[in-house]
Amino acid sequence: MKVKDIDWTTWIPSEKAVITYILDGENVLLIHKKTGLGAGMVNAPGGHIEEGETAVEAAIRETKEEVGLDTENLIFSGDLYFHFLDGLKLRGTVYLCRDFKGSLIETDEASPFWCAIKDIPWENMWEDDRHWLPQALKNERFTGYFIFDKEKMVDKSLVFHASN
Ligand SMILES: CNc1ncnc2c1ncn2[C@@H]1O[C@H](COP(=O)(O)OP(=O)(O)OP(=O)(O)O)[C@@H](O)[C@H]1O
Repeated sequence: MKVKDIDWTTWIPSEKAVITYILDGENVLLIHKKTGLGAGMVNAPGGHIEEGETAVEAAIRETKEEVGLDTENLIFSGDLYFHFLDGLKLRGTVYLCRDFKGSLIETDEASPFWCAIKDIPWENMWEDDRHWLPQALKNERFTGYFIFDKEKMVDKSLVFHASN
């Protein structure tokens, strides 16, 4: 199956998630994810949007729960649409944040670490990340559509949008 085989205008996500990349100079906060989808991989703080919550509220809550930091002034970065062949339809909203307080903690869900942007461990991350995260960290906005067969990306389509 290819991205173009899906009518994305009528595609409705079965799950909605958020993911936040916290930046401090040339470093980005990543996590070793311990539970849920992508356990064992490197990702960033994030998770499901709960009933009655906005995406930004979910992003702030998940970052606090997973790594103990308080985030403010989240910047919308892009939308990810993941169609898994087993039926999961996941929409991810990506944020950047340069405004945070508190101390990093390890939790049951995540082990956080600061990583130089130039040293991001792509081989331990979801396969789509290398196709949009470098641009996202340079403030390019994007929309990405992906087909996954379990953890294997089988097709992708990405659009980058001019930002200011
Ligand atoms: C398929 N390729 C993928 N590439 C890049 N990132 C991916 C991803 N698939 C999921 N993600 C992100 O990982 C976070 C947790 O996903 P999610 O399903 O919500 O799992 P998690 O178990 O953490 O949720 P809860 O904390 O239980 O709410 C979430 O931000 C989501 O956008």
